[in-house]
Amino acid sequence: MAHAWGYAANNGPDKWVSNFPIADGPRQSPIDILPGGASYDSGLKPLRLKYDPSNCLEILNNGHSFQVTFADDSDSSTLKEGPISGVYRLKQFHFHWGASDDKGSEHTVAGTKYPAELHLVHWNTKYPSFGEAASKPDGLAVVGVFLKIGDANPSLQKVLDAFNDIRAKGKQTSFADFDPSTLLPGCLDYWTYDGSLTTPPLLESVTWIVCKQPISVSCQQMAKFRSLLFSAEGEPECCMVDNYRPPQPLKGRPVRASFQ
Ligand SMILES: NS(=O)(=O)c1ccc2c(c1)[C@H]1CCC[C@H]1[C@@H](c1ccc(O)cc1Cl)N2
Ligand SMILES: [Zn+2]
Repeated sequence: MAHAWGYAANNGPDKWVSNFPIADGPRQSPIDILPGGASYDSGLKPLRLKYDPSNCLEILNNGHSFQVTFADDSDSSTLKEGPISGVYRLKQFHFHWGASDDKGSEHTVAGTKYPAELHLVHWNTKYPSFGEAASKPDGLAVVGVFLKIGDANPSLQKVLDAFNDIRAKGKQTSFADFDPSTLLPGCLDYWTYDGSLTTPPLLESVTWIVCKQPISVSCQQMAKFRSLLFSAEGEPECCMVDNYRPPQPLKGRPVRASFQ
């Protein structure tokens, strides 16, 4: 593919396999979660999330989404227990969303699409760095949280208020003292399965942990997501919307539930 990957007709999810053959691999993400097909596992522990707001560094428009990046040189912002063993450090969080409220999430639940999905990306500290971990089958753990249209979300608004400085691809600005646990739902029941990054390089290194309970987002807040651009300054403006990969074949993988 002469041009970089994206979400347009000429470089979107259906075209990724030409440069990233793993797109047709055995453990690709996202998936359509069928609650009736998930098996309750009483051995699954509650998620143990500890985040330090002082680790929050900056917010960046990377041309595919926007991400909030965290200092990951210590164990002060971590994910433990749940379906994983060991200590995983928070690296960044980002979102995927649609051009309208009827689509946007990557995972779906019995075919239901949410308007957006939050991904909190953690890497296994048994490896020396995120980059090393990203290529290992147990290297990453991503917590996914659905966004559902409802009341305005005050915690999310703090993130959206930074958007004026990162409207175009490549723009970044400092973003300090943000506690990502304020973006988590009250109930941390989850589904878990072995999967991959949902964007190129589509590495099959992710333990997915998808929360059953969504968080709220208002229509006006969704409109703010859609004010970002895929394009860089000086390029023809292209709104950042529909930056989601559709569900991929389960290929026999078990999906476990932490709840009955
Ligand atoms: N949707 S997702 O949660 O499955 C997800 C999670 C983490 C990452 C990705 C997608 C992609 C997004 C752009 C880069 C790539 C990856 C990465 C970043 C920097 C690197 O040096 C290497 C890699 Cl692999 N980070
Ligand atoms: Zn993601």
